[in-house]
Amino acid sequence: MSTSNAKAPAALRLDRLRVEIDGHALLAGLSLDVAAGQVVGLVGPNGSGKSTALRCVYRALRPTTGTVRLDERDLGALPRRDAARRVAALTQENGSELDFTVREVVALGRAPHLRGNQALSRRERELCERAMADLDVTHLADRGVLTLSGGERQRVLAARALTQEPAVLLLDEPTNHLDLRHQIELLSLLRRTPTTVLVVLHDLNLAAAVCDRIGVLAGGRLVTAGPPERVLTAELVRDVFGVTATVVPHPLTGAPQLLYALSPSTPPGDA
Ligand SMILES: Nc1ncnc2c1ncn2[C@@H]1O[C@H](COP(=O)(O)OP(=O)(O)OP(=O)(O)O)[C@@H](O)[C@H]1O
Repeated sequence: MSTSNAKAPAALRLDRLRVEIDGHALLAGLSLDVAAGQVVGLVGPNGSGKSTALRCVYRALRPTTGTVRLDERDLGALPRRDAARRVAALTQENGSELDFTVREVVALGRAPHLRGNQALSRRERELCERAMADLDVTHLADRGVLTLSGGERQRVLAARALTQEPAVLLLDEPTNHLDLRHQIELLSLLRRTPTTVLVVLHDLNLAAAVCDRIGVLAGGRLVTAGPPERVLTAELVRDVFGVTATVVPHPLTGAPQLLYALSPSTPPGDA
């Protein structure tokens, strides 16, 4: 979002994160650096630990061992309110059962910055309006969030996260429910937003388009991390996802793009 008063992005470091539940390791020593202002993607098969990693960063989960560092400071040791100001998360858990209006939900992004019943300043109100415009939800401002479609609601929650002006923005499958145009617009916005971004994506082509670096998880471990063109190879996709892909450079941007073919169907009678 193009606001001159945005908070400075922070460097994020996941340092040897291990998460064990009932003796089972969900994360088995995950280390990953996200430089200030970078967009880093986390990809990997279902159950590989991507959401668990994000949950450790937004403190829904305390790692069994290891630390999350924000500008070298242990995030787990920060007062909860300070952490809430600096880290915003758009996750699959962002439920809002209350029938607030869209404008009210977006304004909630400022809550960690306010004291008590303090009203929003003019700058903060403008910030909310700009976030709603950026996410194309201005026309929904007075609607109750419970009446929205899945994609509209996802865009409202993204606007709320941006309104927070976080130093680090975490997103878990943010393109879920979004139509093609809004997927592209949201990811373009992430690139322009002056914050550090760690984003879980299933679509490897979108990850290649938006990310400075990509970390690949499998079985709670980092398989590799680096720029998309180095990480997203046919071998990696075969080894980690068990899928045959052809990798071609995007004709305009040069970013790797993966082409897939469905398995040939068995002709009737050959089964
Ligand atoms: N509270 C829990 N208790 C036990 N197992 C859990 C718990 N939370 C997550 N898991 C398991 O940990 C593993 C990692 O889950 P996680 O949600 O991090 O995967 P993911 O990579 O985000 O998957 P997906 O792509 O399906 O969203 C999965 O096998 C999941 O079933």
